[in-house]
Amino acid sequence: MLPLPRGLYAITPDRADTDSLLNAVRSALAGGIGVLQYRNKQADAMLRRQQAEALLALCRPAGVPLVVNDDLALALAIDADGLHLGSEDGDLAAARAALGPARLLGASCYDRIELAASAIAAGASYVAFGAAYPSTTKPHAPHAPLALYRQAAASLSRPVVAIGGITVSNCAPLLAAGVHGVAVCNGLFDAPDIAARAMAFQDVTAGDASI
Ligand SMILES: Cc1ncc(COP(=O)(O)OP(=O)(O)O)c(N)n1
Ligand SMILES: Cc1nc(C(=O)O)sc1CCOP(=O)(O)O
Ligand SMILES: [Mg+2]
Repeated sequence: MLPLPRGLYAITPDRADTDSLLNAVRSALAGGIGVLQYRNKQADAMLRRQQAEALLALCRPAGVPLVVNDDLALALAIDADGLHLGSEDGDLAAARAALGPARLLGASCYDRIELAASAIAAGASYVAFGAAYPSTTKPHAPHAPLALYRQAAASLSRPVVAIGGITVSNCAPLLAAGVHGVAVCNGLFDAPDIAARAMAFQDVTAGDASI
């Protein structure tokens, strides 16, 4: 199974302008990211296919795995490196069967550690908990307290990812709690200098021995 790279797990913002999206991701790749997730909750299927293919063409030569959010068929159609599913996005075991044993399969567990064991048993290669902090991208996400990350990192057999409202200045406690990576959207892509912001995240995550 493809191991989840350490460091910054970047999540794309919803952008209808594909050139703008690609330029932002080029900058993030230049600064250094461990994983890219293509997430677009507003685009239609055609635009999502176009954007996902274009992002894969950037990520693959850079050696950065591309994870598709929500859409198993799209992940398979473009030969993405992985898929991320939330509780409403389809069956994890069926997704693992379709993806094969190697690709990344992420599962959202929100603020509920009891979801993680069944997700891992179904084939998840990592589990994500959130929101760690208030998120402008997902304002209604439940809050996942620091103690949950500590418990998850100490007890689960797969990498734990934190998500939600994460910035360079607030991610250290999550890393110290033992998370494998931090998933970030606006904290990265809202930066005036995305490459510099990615480098700053990598410096913080690289500086933490626990990941
Ligand atoms: C790494 C990571 N963690 C959590 C999520 C959230 O997934 P989900 O609950 O399905 O919500 P949407 O992102 O689909 O709105 C994620 N996408 N990535
Ligand atoms: C997509 C997503 N899922 C969350 C969860 O808690 O499951 S929080 C979130 C938003 C992440 O974006 P930002 O880094 O801008 O807060
Ligand atoms: Mg989803």
